[in-house]
Amino acid sequence: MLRGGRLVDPSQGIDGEADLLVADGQVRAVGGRVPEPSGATVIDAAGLVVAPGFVDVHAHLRDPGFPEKETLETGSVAAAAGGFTTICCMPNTMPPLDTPERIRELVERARSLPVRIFPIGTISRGRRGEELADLVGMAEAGAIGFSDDGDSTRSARVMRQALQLSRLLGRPIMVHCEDPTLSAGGVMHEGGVSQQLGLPGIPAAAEEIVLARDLELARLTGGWLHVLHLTTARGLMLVRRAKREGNRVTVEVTPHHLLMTDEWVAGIRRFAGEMKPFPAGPCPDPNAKVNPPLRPEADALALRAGLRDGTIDLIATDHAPHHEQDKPPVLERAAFGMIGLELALPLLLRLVRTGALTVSELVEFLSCRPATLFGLPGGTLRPGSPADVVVFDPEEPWQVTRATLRSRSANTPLLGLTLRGRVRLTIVGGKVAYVDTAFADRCTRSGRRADLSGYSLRSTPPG
Ligand SMILES: NC(=O)N[C@@H](CC(=O)O)C(=O)O
Ligand SMILES: [Zn+2]
Ligand SMILES: [Zn+2]
Repeated sequence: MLRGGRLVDPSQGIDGEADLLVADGQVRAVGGRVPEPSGATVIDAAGLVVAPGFVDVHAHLRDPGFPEKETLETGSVAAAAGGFTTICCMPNTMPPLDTPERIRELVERARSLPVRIFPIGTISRGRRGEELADLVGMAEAGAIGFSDDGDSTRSARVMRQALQLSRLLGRPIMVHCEDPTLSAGGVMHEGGVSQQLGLPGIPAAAEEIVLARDLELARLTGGWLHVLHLTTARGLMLVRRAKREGNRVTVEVTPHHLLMTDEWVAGIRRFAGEMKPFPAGPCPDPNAKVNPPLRPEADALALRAGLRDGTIDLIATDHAPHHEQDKPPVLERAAFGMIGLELALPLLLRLVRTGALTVSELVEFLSCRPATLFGLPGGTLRPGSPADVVVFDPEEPWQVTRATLRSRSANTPLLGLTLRGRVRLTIVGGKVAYVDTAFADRCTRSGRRADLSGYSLRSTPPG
C-alpha cells in the first residue's frame, strides 16, 4: 500500500493527498485514509506523486535486428525507469513487423518483460509503401495499430485501403508525414539556423504536404488516422480543421518537439519558452538530429496551445535509440532520432514549472488519453483496474549520463545536463517493475514492514 503521496488521477478527478491500496495485481482502494490490511507492505510516498503509469504509443525498440541499439529487454527496463507501464513498439525493425507470425512472436516474447509491450504492424509489405500488408491477420495476432513510421507510405492508394480497413478493425493508421523528395538530403529544419550552420534543411512543407494528403484520405474513407509526432504550427491548423469537420483523427506530439528547438542542433541548449540557456553543447550536435526535425520556438509554443485547445490528444516519446557509431559528428552521416522513455517526465515537468501544464494534465496526456484512445491497459487507478502505477519525485535533480540511463543507447542532446524529476517506483500489474535504489532503501528502513527486497529488480546496467 502506498501511503500519503500526492495522488494524481485525472480519470477520477483526483489530485490530492491519498492512499492507494493494491492487491492481487489490482487497485483495491483509493482515498483519504485507507485502512491498512494486516500484513500489508506499506510504502511511505509522502512528498511524491502517485499516478497511473505512463503509456507510450510510439517507441522504437529495434527488436529484431539492432540489439546494439536496444532490445525488447533493455527497452522495457528503460520504459519502467521512465515511469511507463505500457509501451507500443514500432515495426521498422529488421525484418519489419509486417506479418501475423512476427506480431505473434513479439507478443509471446513480451510476456516475460517488466512492462506491457504491444506491437504495431506495418501498413505496407516490407514497409516499402507499395502494397498493403495483412492488416487483418496482424490485428488478430495482436497488433494494436499500423504504421510505416520512419517513412510516409508512398502510395496514396495503399493509404486509402489501410484507412478503409481501420474502420473494420477499429485500429489506427499511424502516419509519419514526410515528402521524401522535399526532405532528401536535409539534416535539420530549413530556416535561419540551418542557413547559419550551412546545413541542408528540411522544410516544414515536407511534413504538411503529406499530412494534408492523409487527412484528406481520412475524410474520404472515414478511417482512423493517428498523426505521429506533429511538429509545425501550420500542420496544427490542418488538423484543427480536419477535426472540426468531424473526421476521426487523433494526434500526438513528443516531449522534445514541445521543449526543444532547431537551435539545439547549433549546440544552443535553451528550452522553448525559457530565458536561461544551459552550457553549450557540441555544434553541430548529431544527437539533436531527429525526424521530424526540431523546429523554431514559435512551432513549439503553437504545439503547447494545441494541447490546451484539444487539437493534440496525447504525448508520445518516439523513443529512437541509436548506437554511438550511428551518430558521428558529421551530421549528413548521422541517423535521425533521440531516446525519450527516460526523459519524457523531466522534460514535461519543465512545462509544469513554467505554468504551461498542470501535473494533472501531464498525467492526462501521458497516461489517461493514450490508454483510453488506444484501448490499452492503464490510464486509471480506479478500484478494480490493473495496478499500473508510477511514483515520482517531481523535484529530484539528476544528471543525464550514459550511466544514469537504462536504455542501451544514450543518444540525446540532453547528455550532461542536470534535470529535475525522477521516477522512484514503477508497478505493473501489482509487481515492482522498477525501483530506485535509494527509494528501495528508504522503503525497507522507514516503512513498517515495507520490504521490496523480495522482488527481483530487473534493472540492468547499461551495456
Ligand atoms: N524519429 C526519428 O528520428 N527516427 C525514428 C523513425 C521515426 O520516428 O520517424 C527511428 O526509427 O530512428
Ligand atoms: Zn516518424
Ligand atoms: Zn518513430
